[in-house]
Amino acid sequence: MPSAATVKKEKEKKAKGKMSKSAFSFPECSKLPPPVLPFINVSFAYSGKPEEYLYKNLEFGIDCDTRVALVGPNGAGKSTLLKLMTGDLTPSVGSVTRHPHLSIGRYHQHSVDQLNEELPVLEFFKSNYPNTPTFKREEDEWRAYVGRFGISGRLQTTKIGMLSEGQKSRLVFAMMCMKNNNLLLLDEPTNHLDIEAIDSLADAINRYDGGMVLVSHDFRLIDQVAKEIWVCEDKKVTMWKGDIRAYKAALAKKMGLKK
Ligand SMILES: Nc1ncnc2c1ncn2[C@@H]1O[C@H](COP(=O)(O)OP(=O)(O)OP(=O)(O)O)[C@@H](O)[C@H]1O
Repeated sequence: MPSAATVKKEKEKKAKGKMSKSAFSFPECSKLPPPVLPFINVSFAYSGKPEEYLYKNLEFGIDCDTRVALVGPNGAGKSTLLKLMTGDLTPSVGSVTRHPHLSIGRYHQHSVDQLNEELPVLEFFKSNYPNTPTFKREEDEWRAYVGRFGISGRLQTTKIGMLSEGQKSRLVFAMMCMKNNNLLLLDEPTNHLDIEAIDSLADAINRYDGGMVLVSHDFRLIDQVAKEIWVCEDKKVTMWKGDIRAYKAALAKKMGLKK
């Protein structure tokens, strides 16, 4: 039984609409055998012109064991690489193929546009997922479900348009977790999240059994979830040999901040 102090703490958290660690999970997914998302001799320019290639001759594969953080200078093409993975962009040369059973869960800065700002939170989920087979999705179940993402109490009956950007981000994660995705592509997922929500996200990623590609400037999150660091720079994607802290130190050295 939880102690009185724990119950009090949980109540306080609930009132603030915070997520606690291990609050939510990405649902189980089937592990697809490789190749899941191979890049074969991929070159890409938005204009299609070889002299403007953002990437040249990329060869790598993403699969259900991938836990990668993409780093690199601003404008190097990290978001572009994610769009090539999803098929939003097609290579100028070469191919990116997706396993026929691949289901991708995406988070990016425009993900909140899927939310209907006019609807209160619970109404939005009930209308968006009317026939979810896993459970009946009665009112109480929806309340408990969105509560796990730190949207509790009165927030649940508040119109989505009235919520903060951080609260909307949490709803996007609640939507992502409605699907059994085998790969997560996360583009700056922490921009509007507080530290507790970031830790909760890190914990959920670490318990998830699919693949993940993360673009983030949040080195703390990268440190928690990435097994590999890939550097996007000079039209290439190369694997960094150390951890994210070593990368950060190398960057600082390059910028003359550290000897
Ligand atoms: N739709 C587009 N049409 C033309 N050029 C684009 C388009 N989208 C992005 N770019 C350009 O492509 C380059 C790579 O952009 P991208 O957003 O992929 O970089 P990034 O590494 O994710 O940057 P950041 O770290 O600043 O978010 C940039 O020079 C950007 O201006």
